[in-house]
Amino acid sequence: MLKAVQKNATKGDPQSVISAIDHYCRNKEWAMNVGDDKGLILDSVLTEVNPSAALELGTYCGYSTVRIARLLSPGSKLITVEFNPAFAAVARQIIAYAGLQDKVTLVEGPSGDLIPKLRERFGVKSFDFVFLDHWKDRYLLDTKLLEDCGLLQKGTVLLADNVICPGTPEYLKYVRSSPRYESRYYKSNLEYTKLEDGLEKSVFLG
Ligand SMILES: O=C(NC/C=C/[C@H]1O[C@@H](n2ccc(=O)cc2)[C@H](O)[C@@H]1O)c1cc([N+](=O)[O-])cc(O)c1O
Ligand SMILES: [Mg+2]
Repeated sequence: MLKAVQKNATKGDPQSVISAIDHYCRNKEWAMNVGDDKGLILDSVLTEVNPSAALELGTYCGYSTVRIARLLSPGSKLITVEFNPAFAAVARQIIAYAGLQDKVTLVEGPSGDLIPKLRERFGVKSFDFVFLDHWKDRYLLDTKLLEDCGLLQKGTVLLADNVICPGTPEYLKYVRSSPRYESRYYKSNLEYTKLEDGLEKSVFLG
């Protein structure tokens, strides 16, 4: 994937990095990026929220990191959490190739350990936007952790990938039944396939 970016994308041009990855994953080797179909929904929710402090759980190779960071207003920041050092190393290079390294802080480690440290380490008061795309059995745990750490504020938008495929049933049940969230489903398809998948957008009501 990284080679495809270096070969086919233009340095400093995030859109060309996104297109190079999508082309590679559609034609050469599938990979678990949010992809271009769900990516358009991510773009529109992001543009609507226009966050100054954004969090991504699950960097993987940095595809959605680039999609998010390219739409941030000047001075806004994205913190992205990655557990696997090999993925983090690739993501750093892809983020840098897109020229977005100044907007992105990639933190390596398990989300459960890092979330409670984000305030003291990065001076984050709270997040306006959270993109959940890491281990599906961590979505609910980490959402509750973000609540408990006071990192969500009234109006914070959580956007969760893969709520249908592979699926995050407990998370969905929670955000759809809790009085603290206003939740809605954006139907789409699993990246680079015709299978159904979708994004769940949940607004924290405080
Ligand atoms: O399993 C999926 N995603 C798991 C992602 C996990 C990523 O999150 C990181 N992480 C970061 C911090 C942690 O604490 C834990 C993991 C892991 O190191 C990995 O980089 C998935 C699967 C399919 N699929 O079709 O099968 C489609 C998708 O869109 C998916 O997202
Ligand atoms: Mg995903």
